[in-house]
Amino acid sequence: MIYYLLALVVLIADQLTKWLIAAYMEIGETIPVIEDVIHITSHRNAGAAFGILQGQMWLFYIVTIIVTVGIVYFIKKMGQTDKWIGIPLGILLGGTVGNFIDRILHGEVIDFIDVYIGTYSFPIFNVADSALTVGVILLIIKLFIDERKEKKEK
Ligand SMILES: CCC[C@@H]1OC(=O)[C@@H](C)C[C@H](C)CCCCC(=O)CCC[C@@H](CC)/C=C/C=C(\COC)CC[C@@H](O)[C@@H](O)C[C@H](O)CNC1=O
Repeated sequence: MIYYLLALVVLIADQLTKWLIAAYMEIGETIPVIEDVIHITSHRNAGAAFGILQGQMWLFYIVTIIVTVGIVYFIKKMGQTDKWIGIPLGILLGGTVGNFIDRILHGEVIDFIDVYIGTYSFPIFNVADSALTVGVILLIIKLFIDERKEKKEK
C-alpha cells in the first residue's frame, strides 16, 4: 500500500541522516548552514520533545507501540477511502518508527537540526520529529476541513 511506502521513504531519510551525523560528527559539534539561523549540531536526547522524561525508555516503548498500532489501524480503516488521511498517517508512521529504532538501538534519539528563531534556540530535532510534526499538522487541517464541510451540509 502506498502509505507504507511513504512511511518507508520517511524512515530511510531519517535513519540515513542520523547515520551520517553519528558517523561523521562528534557529539556537540556544530556546522552552521545559515549562520545563527540553521546549524547542523550533533545531539542526543534520551527523552521526548523538549527533553522531557529523560531515560523513560519503557514509557516511550509502550507509547510508541500504542501510537504505531493506532496509525496502522486507521490506515486500514480510513486510508482506503481517504488519501488525505492515509498520507499524514504514513508520514507519522515513518517518524514514529524512526525514533523507535533509535531508542531500541541506542536508548536515545539522534538529533541534528538546530534552528534559531531570533535569540531563541529551538530544541534540536531530526527528520522523524519533522515528519511527526508535519503529520500532526496535516491531520489537524484535514479534520478541520471535514468539520467545516459537515457544517455546510447541515
Ligand atoms: C515531535 C514529537 C517528539 C517525538 O515523539 C516521538 O518520538 C513519538 C513517536 C513517541 C513519543 C514517546 C511520544 C510523543 C510525545 C508527544 C510529545 O512529545 C509532544 C510533542 C509536541 C510537538 C508537536 C507535534 C512539539 C515539537 C517538538 C520538537 C520537534 O520539532 C520539530 C522538538 C523535538 C526535540 O525535543 C527532540 O530532541 C525530540 C527527540 O528527537 C525525540 N522525539 C520525540 O520524542
